[in-house]
Amino acid sequence: MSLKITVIGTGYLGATHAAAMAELGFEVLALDVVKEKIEMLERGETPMYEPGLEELLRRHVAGFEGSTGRLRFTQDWAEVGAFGDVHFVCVNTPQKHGEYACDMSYVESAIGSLAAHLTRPALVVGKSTVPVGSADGLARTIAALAPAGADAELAWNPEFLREGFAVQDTLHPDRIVVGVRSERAERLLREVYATPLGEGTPFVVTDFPTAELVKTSANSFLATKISFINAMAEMCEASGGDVAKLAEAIGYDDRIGKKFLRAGIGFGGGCLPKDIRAFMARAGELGVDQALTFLREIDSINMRQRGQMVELARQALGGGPFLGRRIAVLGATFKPDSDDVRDSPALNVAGQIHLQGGQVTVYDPKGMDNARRIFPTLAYADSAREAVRGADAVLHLTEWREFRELDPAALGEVAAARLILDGRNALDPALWRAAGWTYRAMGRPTA
Ligand SMILES: NC(=O)C1=CN([C@@H]2O[C@H](COP(=O)(O)OP(=O)(O)OC[C@H]3O[C@@H](n4cnc5c(N)ncnc54)[C@H](O)[C@@H]3O)[C@@H](O)[C@H]2O)C=CC1
Ligand SMILES: O=C(O)[C@H]1O[C@H](OP(=O)(O)OP(=O)(O)OC[C@H]2O[C@@H](n3ccc(=O)[nH]c3=O)[C@H](O)[C@@H]2O)[C@H](O)[C@@H](O)[C@@H]1O
Repeated sequence: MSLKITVIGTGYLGATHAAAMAELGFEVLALDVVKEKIEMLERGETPMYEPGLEELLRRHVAGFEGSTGRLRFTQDWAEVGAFGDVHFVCVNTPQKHGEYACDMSYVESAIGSLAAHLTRPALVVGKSTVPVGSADGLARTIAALAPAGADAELAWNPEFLREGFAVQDTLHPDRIVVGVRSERAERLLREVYATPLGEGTPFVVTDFPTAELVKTSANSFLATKISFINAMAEMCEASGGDVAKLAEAIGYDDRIGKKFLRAGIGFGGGCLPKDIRAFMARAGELGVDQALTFLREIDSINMRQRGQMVELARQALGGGPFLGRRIAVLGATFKPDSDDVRDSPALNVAGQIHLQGGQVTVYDPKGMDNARRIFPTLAYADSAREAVRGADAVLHLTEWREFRELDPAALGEVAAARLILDGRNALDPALWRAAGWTYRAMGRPTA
């Protein structure tokens, strides 16, 4: 008989994981504490924008033509406990307010609620990103609370999906990492991740702390690559070099690789920034803070990029205050193909200029609702063209395809001045310059 799966927390990670598990053929029951999310998902609507997720959902939620009906939703912990053989915990682990450390309260609450309802043999699988050492404590919570006793146990299975590619990354991961304490846990996870998902995919079996560390070290490495190239951008800026050419040239070395070397306003989102900070905080708690002091520099280079974009805009506008200047901002989300504005560098830059008196108008293909919620005082336009109308400068801050495909000549007709600042090094400078625009980007020569 096929395993029955539950997913706790239906955000970016959990909703995708639940739909993907149904796609693999499992019966899936997903729970969230937010009623509106559950109601949306039951209607086949995703609470967030993620390419391909709605289609996947509707293939498996009952009520849609040809759907398998394998994916259901609930808010009832007892139903979850009675249903699942394997429970994936996908709740949020944000940065604590006013601290670097990770806020574990959502994971602790979810695992506490779940454990109390584990009335039959079950494997609880943590997928949230947590500080090393967390799984050990959570295993003790399960042992203390689960009515099933020793038949309920914990495993840790970190997730590496990228927003914007969540469905693809979940169905075709480049590796699966599991931290386990028993052969049974390993066997169950091998069964979950058997073909087609697991075919040819490296399956790394390890202990709890290594599994937890794999996740935070992977994100730290990615953050380091981005801050490295942004430091090189500053060197290029100071010396007249071109960071895009530099990235291409060093990237031909396989040991370095071309990916994650796009200089610009830096990394944001609900993961990289908070994960490197939580990692530093944990190092401190373990008494080895010096091991990760380099991450402080990675973080500070990253945060500096946002301010440098603001200064680039100021200089390009002739220096002095932004007061009375009209600025169009293209992009609000932390990356393209997502509606996620958590710690978005684009909104941060827009907000800084707004707070310095600039008249900022923002347009984003999918992030407008979320942006309005967290930054209600900015002005918003319904299209790139409307945002650019009458602007003294255009800031390209999230590299949506829609922006790469803009016609610079047509846009030039509505702008007050043809000044484009590319905060993502993603537009074609030659194209914009040919249409009469002054093109500026971080770490690239002026002409
Ligand atoms: N978003 C991403 O691309 C990835 C996220 N992660 C990690 O996955 C975890 C979740 O991240 P997201 O999905 O982005 O967060 P999210 O905030 O989008 O989703 C978390 C969900 O958990 C729910 N929740 C909170 N407490 C709960 C509880 N006690 N019981 C049941 N549900 C509860 C929330 O209502 C929310 O819907 C985090 O640890 C994150 O670091 C890992 C890889 C990728
Ligand atoms: O732990 C997580 O949640 C996830 O965090 C990141 O995924 P994600 O946050 O979706 O986005 P990325 O594609 O990593 O981009 C992060 C930020 O870095 C920026 N970035 C990326 C690449 C680059 O070359 N330059 C650059 O500035 C992006 O614009 C974005 O703001 C990791 O890539 C995932 O593997 C991981 O699972």
